[in-house]
Amino acid sequence: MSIAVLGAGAFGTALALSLSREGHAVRIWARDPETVASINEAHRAPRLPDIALPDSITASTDIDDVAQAGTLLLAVPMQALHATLARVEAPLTGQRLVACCKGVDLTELTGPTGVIAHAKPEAIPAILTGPSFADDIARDLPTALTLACADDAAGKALQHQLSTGALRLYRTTDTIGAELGGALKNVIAIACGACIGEGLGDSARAALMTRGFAEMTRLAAKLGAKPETLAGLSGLGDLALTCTSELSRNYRFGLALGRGEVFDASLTVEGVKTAEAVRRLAERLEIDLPICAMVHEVGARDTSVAEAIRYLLNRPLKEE
Ligand SMILES: NC(=O)C1=CN([C@@H]2O[C@H](COP(=O)(O)OP(=O)(O)OC[C@H]3O[C@@H](n4cnc5c(N)ncnc54)[C@H](O)[C@@H]3O)[C@@H](O)[C@H]2O)C=CC1
Ligand SMILES: O=C(CO)COP(=O)(O)O
Repeated sequence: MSIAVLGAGAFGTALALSLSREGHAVRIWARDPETVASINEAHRAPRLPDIALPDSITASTDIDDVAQAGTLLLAVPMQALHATLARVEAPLTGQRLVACCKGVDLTELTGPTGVIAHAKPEAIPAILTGPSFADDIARDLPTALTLACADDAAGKALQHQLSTGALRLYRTTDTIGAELGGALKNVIAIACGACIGEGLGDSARAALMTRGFAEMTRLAAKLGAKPETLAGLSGLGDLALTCTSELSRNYRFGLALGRGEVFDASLTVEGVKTAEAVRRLAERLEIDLPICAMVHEVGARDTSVAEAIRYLLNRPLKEE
């Protein structure tokens, strides 16, 4: 079954590169002709400029043409997923749509598989998520990710199709758990970056990671996820990576908040809008997610990092 990627950013290109090493010819859809020309003529993607692409990776601005592939990797930012799927006019009956984005949609208040199911009910939704920097995948470094698909037969087929010599996929049918882990870890990573940027130390970061993980599990359980999914690669695994590495844009965005520095607005920082969506979701479900709420306020510049920490420290004492 053929593979195509919608979105020519760092992650989509890195996945295309990884799959091309296994002999797949991969087509990429990009919305702008400059990116398409760069991939087809210079064999470089603008978001991964240091890495040469093989001839087997080609690009097009014609989304209906690219979207004919049996497996479509959706690697646009989360808030662009719905609009991207809406651009595809042809029905995608039985095609496997694998979300590669991390977040919660601000309009629908669902993760990517919910957006896919809503926009293209005739397709099979899945998600590929977990600890991996695009640059590591592009350099063929060892990586393990979660492939979640409610249809286990389709999930097994995807697991085999998308695993490579360096990229090992574990499978689950718990799409809600997998997508919420990936979405929420970005919010907690912003909190951790802000904590380190403000000079509050590694002990405070460990507290935020642990209590943040409790918030991730609380929300996911409320929405029907399995706790063990949150403890896997897509939750705890990605939380550990993103909260401790300066390669993470979410973590670096938090660092900039803590240091009072300006952050490059052209970079994709999924945790900001996801914090807002998660806050609305928490209000609707009547659950308490104080770290996520503070990240929303600090990200919207409504509260300073120092005020947010004071608020978190002064909440009523409780059982762990
Ligand atoms: N970069 C990484 O290391 C990883 C990224 N991801 C996820 O992959 C998703 C994409 O991230 P990156 O590839 O890193 O982003 P990026 O910033 O490198 O690229 C985003 C791409 O999407 C395109 N785009 C932006 N808005 C669009 C819109 N409205 N319609 C259509 N296309 C649009 C941009 O032109 C660009 O080609 C995010 O959800 C991210 O969390 C997941 C794992 C690793
Ligand atoms: O999701 C990622 C690592 O798993 C990439 O993190 P950032 O989006 O914060 O760069």
